[in-house]
Amino acid sequence: MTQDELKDAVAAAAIDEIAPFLDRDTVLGIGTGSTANRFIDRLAALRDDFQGAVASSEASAERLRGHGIEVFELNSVGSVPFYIDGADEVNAHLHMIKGGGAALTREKIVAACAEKFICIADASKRVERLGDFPLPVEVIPMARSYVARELVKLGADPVYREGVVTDNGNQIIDCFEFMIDDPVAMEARLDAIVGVVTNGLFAARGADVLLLGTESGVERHTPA
Ligand SMILES: O=C[C@H](O)[C@H](O)[C@H](O)COP(=O)(O)O
Repeated sequence: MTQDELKDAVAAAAIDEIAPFLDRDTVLGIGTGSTANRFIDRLAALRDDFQGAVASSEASAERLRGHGIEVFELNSVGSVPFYIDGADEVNAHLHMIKGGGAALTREKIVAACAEKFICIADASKRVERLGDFPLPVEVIPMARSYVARELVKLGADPVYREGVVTDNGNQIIDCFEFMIDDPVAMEARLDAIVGVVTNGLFAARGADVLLLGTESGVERHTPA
Protein backbone atom coordinates (compact mmCIF):
# COMPACT_ATOMS: atom_id res chain seq x y z
CA MET A 1 0.00 0.00 0.00
CA THR A 2 1.13 3.55 -0.62
CA GLN A 3 1.52 6.05 2.21
CA ASP A 4 -1.60 7.86 0.91
CA GLU A 5 -3.60 4.63 1.07
CA LEU A 6 -2.45 4.08 4.66
CA LYS A 7 -3.54 7.63 5.52
CA ASP A 8 -6.93 6.95 3.95
CA ALA A 9 -7.28 3.76 5.96
CA VAL A 10 -6.62 5.49 9.30
CA ALA A 11 -8.96 8.34 8.39
CA ALA A 12 -11.70 5.76 7.78
CA ALA A 13 -10.87 4.00 11.05
CA ALA A 14 -11.16 7.29 12.94
CA ILE A 15 -14.62 7.83 11.48
CA ASP A 16 -15.62 4.37 12.74
CA GLU A 17 -14.12 5.22 16.16
CA ILE A 18 -16.18 8.38 16.69
CA ALA A 19 -19.37 7.80 14.67
CA PRO A 20 -21.28 5.93 17.42
CA PHE A 21 -20.79 8.88 19.81
CA LEU A 22 -21.91 11.74 17.58
CA ASP A 23 -25.07 13.69 18.30
CA ARG A 24 -26.50 17.05 17.28
CA ASP A 25 -24.62 18.83 20.09
CA THR A 26 -21.21 17.35 19.34
CA VAL A 27 -18.40 19.73 18.41
CA LEU A 28 -15.28 17.90 17.23
CA GLY A 29 -11.69 19.10 17.46
CA ILE A 30 -9.94 18.77 14.11
CA GLY A 31 -6.22 18.80 13.40
CA THR A 32 -4.07 19.85 10.49
CA GLY A 33 -2.08 18.15 7.75
CA SER A 34 -2.47 15.61 4.99
CA THR A 35 -3.83 12.85 7.25
CA ALA A 36 -6.26 15.19 9.00
CA ASN A 37 -7.40 16.40 5.57
CA ARG A 38 -8.40 12.87 4.63
CA PHE A 39 -10.35 12.62 7.86
CA ILE A 40 -12.11 15.93 7.14
CA ASP A 41 -13.07 14.73 3.67
CA ARG A 42 -14.65 11.58 5.12
CA LEU A 43 -16.35 13.55 7.89
CA ALA A 44 -18.34 15.43 5.25
CA ALA A 45 -20.66 12.45 4.81
CA LEU A 46 -21.61 12.70 8.52
CA ARG A 47 -22.12 16.46 8.62
CA ASP A 48 -25.81 16.17 9.60
CA ASP A 49 -24.95 13.93 12.57
CA PHE A 50 -23.02 16.51 14.63
CA GLN A 51 -23.03 20.24 15.31
CA GLY A 52 -19.67 21.29 13.93
CA ALA A 53 -15.97 21.55 14.61
CA VAL A 54 -13.17 23.56 16.13
CA ALA A 55 -10.18 23.72 13.81
CA SER A 56 -6.50 23.83 14.71
CA SER A 57 -5.59 25.95 11.67
CA GLU A 58 -7.05 28.33 9.13
CA ALA A 59 -6.38 25.70 6.45
CA SER A 60 -8.45 23.05 8.24
CA ALA A 61 -11.21 25.59 9.00
CA GLU A 62 -11.43 26.42 5.30
CA ARG A 63 -11.56 22.75 4.33
CA LEU A 64 -14.29 22.04 6.90
CA ARG A 65 -16.38 24.98 5.70
CA GLY A 66 -15.89 23.79 2.13
CA HIS A 67 -17.69 20.60 3.12
CA GLY A 68 -20.52 22.54 4.76
CA ILE A 69 -19.32 21.78 8.30
CA GLU A 70 -19.80 24.69 10.70
CA VAL A 71 -16.59 25.92 12.34
CA PHE A 72 -16.78 27.33 15.87
CA GLU A 73 -14.43 29.53 17.87
CA LEU A 74 -12.97 27.47 20.69
CA ASN A 75 -14.00 30.14 23.21
CA SER A 76 -17.65 29.62 22.34
CA VAL A 77 -17.56 25.84 22.78
CA GLY A 78 -18.29 24.06 26.05
CA SER A 79 -16.77 20.64 25.51
CA VAL A 80 -14.77 18.85 22.84
CA PRO A 81 -15.24 15.09 23.16
CA PHE A 82 -12.71 14.12 20.46
CA TYR A 83 -9.64 15.69 18.90
CA ILE A 84 -8.49 13.92 15.73
CA ASP A 85 -5.10 14.75 14.26
CA GLY A 86 -1.99 13.35 12.63
CA ALA A 87 1.59 13.37 13.92
CA ASP A 88 5.11 13.63 12.58
CA GLU A 89 6.38 11.01 15.04
CA VAL A 90 4.70 8.94 17.75
CA ASN A 91 6.21 6.56 20.31
CA ALA A 92 4.79 3.67 22.35
CA HIS A 93 3.61 6.03 25.10
CA LEU A 94 1.71 7.98 22.42
CA HIS A 95 3.97 10.97 22.96
CA MET A 96 4.31 12.81 19.67
CA ILE A 97 6.28 15.34 17.69
CA LYS A 98 3.91 17.61 15.79
CA GLY A 99 4.15 20.90 13.94
CA GLY A 100 5.62 19.87 10.60
CA GLY A 101 2.86 22.01 9.13
CA ALA A 102 3.48 24.84 11.64
CA ALA A 103 0.09 24.36 13.33
CA LEU A 104 1.47 23.13 16.67
CA THR A 105 0.20 25.88 18.97
CA ARG A 106 -3.45 25.74 17.99
CA GLU A 107 -3.22 21.96 17.85
CA LYS A 108 -1.94 21.85 21.41
CA ILE A 109 -4.68 24.19 22.60
CA VAL A 110 -7.52 22.21 21.02
CA ALA A 111 -5.95 18.93 22.17
CA ALA A 112 -5.78 20.28 25.74
CA CYS A 113 -9.54 20.91 25.66
CA ALA A 114 -10.43 17.50 24.26
CA GLU A 115 -11.59 14.55 26.30
CA LYS A 116 -9.99 12.06 23.90
CA PHE A 117 -7.09 12.64 21.48
CA ILE A 118 -7.18 10.21 18.56
CA CYS A 119 -3.91 10.22 16.62
CA ILE A 120 -4.11 8.99 13.03
CA ALA A 121 -0.85 8.09 11.35
CA ASP A 122 0.71 5.80 8.80
CA ALA A 123 3.32 3.32 10.03
CA SER A 124 6.26 5.53 8.99
CA LYS A 125 5.44 7.85 11.91
CA ARG A 126 5.90 5.20 14.60
CA VAL A 127 9.33 5.47 16.30
CA GLU A 128 11.06 4.04 19.36
CA ARG A 129 12.60 7.39 20.31
CA LEU A 130 11.39 10.83 19.28
CA GLY A 131 13.74 13.20 17.50
CA ASP A 132 14.66 12.02 14.02
CA PHE A 133 11.98 14.42 12.82
CA PRO A 134 13.25 17.94 13.58
CA LEU A 135 11.31 19.27 16.57
CA PRO A 136 9.41 22.49 15.70
CA VAL A 137 9.38 25.36 18.18
CA GLU A 138 7.07 28.35 17.63
CA VAL A 139 8.69 31.61 18.76
CA ILE A 140 7.78 35.25 19.11
CA PRO A 141 9.68 36.82 16.17
CA MET A 142 11.81 39.24 18.25
CA ALA A 143 12.99 36.33 20.44
CA ARG A 144 14.10 34.09 17.59
CA SER A 145 17.88 34.50 17.95
CA TYR A 146 17.77 34.34 21.74
CA VAL A 147 15.67 31.15 21.67
CA ALA A 148 17.99 29.61 19.06
CA ARG A 149 21.00 30.21 21.35
CA GLU A 150 19.15 28.59 24.26
CA LEU A 151 18.30 25.60 22.04
CA VAL A 152 21.99 25.19 21.17
CA LYS A 153 22.74 25.02 24.91
CA LEU A 154 20.29 22.11 25.13
CA GLY A 155 22.14 20.28 22.36
CA ALA A 156 19.93 21.07 19.36
CA ASP A 157 20.96 22.36 15.97
CA PRO A 158 18.27 25.04 15.47
CA VAL A 159 17.27 26.08 11.95
CA TYR A 160 14.92 28.98 11.23
CA ARG A 161 12.06 27.84 8.97
CA GLU A 162 12.37 30.72 6.51
CA GLY A 163 9.27 32.19 4.93
CA VAL A 164 6.86 30.50 7.36
CA VAL A 165 4.54 32.62 9.49
CA THR A 166 2.18 30.71 11.77
CA ASP A 167 -1.55 31.41 12.04
CA ASN A 168 -0.60 33.30 15.22
CA GLY A 169 1.87 35.60 13.41
CA ASN A 170 4.93 33.88 14.84
CA GLN A 171 7.97 32.05 13.45
CA ILE A 172 9.21 28.46 13.59
CA ILE A 173 12.62 27.11 14.57
CA ASP A 174 13.23 23.43 13.77
CA CYS A 175 15.56 21.54 16.14
CA PHE A 176 17.77 19.11 14.21
CA GLU A 177 20.09 16.52 15.78
CA PHE A 178 17.90 16.53 18.88
CA MET A 179 17.03 13.04 20.09
CA ILE A 180 14.67 13.14 23.07
CA ASP A 181 15.00 10.68 25.96
CA ASP A 182 12.40 12.21 28.28
CA PRO A 183 9.69 13.91 26.22
CA VAL A 184 7.64 15.09 29.23
CA ALA A 185 10.63 16.80 30.86
CA MET A 186 11.91 18.27 27.59
CA GLU A 187 8.48 19.63 26.68
CA ALA A 188 8.39 21.58 29.96
CA ARG A 189 12.01 22.69 29.64
CA LEU A 190 11.48 24.11 26.16
CA ASP A 191 8.28 25.88 27.17
CA ALA A 192 10.23 27.60 29.96
CA ILE A 193 12.50 29.45 27.49
CA VAL A 194 11.35 33.06 27.31
CA GLY A 195 10.02 33.79 23.84
CA VAL A 196 8.88 30.23 23.13
CA VAL A 197 5.16 30.10 22.38
CA THR A 198 4.89 26.31 22.08
CA ASN A 199 7.10 23.38 21.25
CA GLY A 200 6.06 20.44 19.11
CA LEU A 201 6.38 17.81 21.83
CA PHE A 202 2.95 16.51 22.78
CA ALA A 203 3.88 14.45 25.82
CA ALA A 204 2.31 15.94 28.95
CA ARG A 205 -0.89 15.56 26.97
CA GLY A 206 -0.19 12.77 24.52
CA ALA A 207 -2.71 10.86 22.47
CA ASP A 208 -5.24 8.51 24.11
CA VAL A 209 -5.63 6.32 21.04
CA LEU A 210 -3.33 5.75 18.06
CA LEU A 211 -4.81 4.41 14.85
CA LEU A 212 -1.76 3.26 12.92
CA GLY A 213 -1.96 2.35 9.26
CA THR A 214 0.19 -0.69 8.45
CA GLU A 215 0.48 -3.08 5.53
CA SER A 216 -1.56 -5.64 7.45
CA GLY A 217 -4.34 -3.24 8.46
CA VAL A 218 -5.10 -0.47 10.93
CA GLU A 219 -3.74 -1.16 14.41
CA ARG A 220 -5.39 0.42 17.46
CA HIS A 221 -2.99 1.32 20.26
CA THR A 222 -3.39 2.91 23.67
CA PRO A 223 -0.46 4.34 25.67
CA ALA A 224 2.11 1.77 26.87
O1 LIG B 1 1.51 21.18 12.00
C1 LIG B 1 1.13 20.13 11.50
C2 LIG B 1 0.63 18.99 12.26
O2 LIG B 1 1.26 18.79 13.49
C3 LIG B 1 0.44 17.69 11.52
O3 LIG B 1 -0.46 16.94 12.28
C4 LIG B 1 1.67 16.86 11.33
O4 LIG B 1 2.66 17.64 10.70
C5 LIG B 1 1.37 15.59 10.51
O5 LIG B 1 1.01 15.95 9.22
P1 LIG B 1 0.75 14.87 8.08
O6 LIG B 1 -0.50 14.15 8.43
O7 LIG B 1 0.63 15.69 6.82
O8 LIG B 1 1.95 13.99 8.04
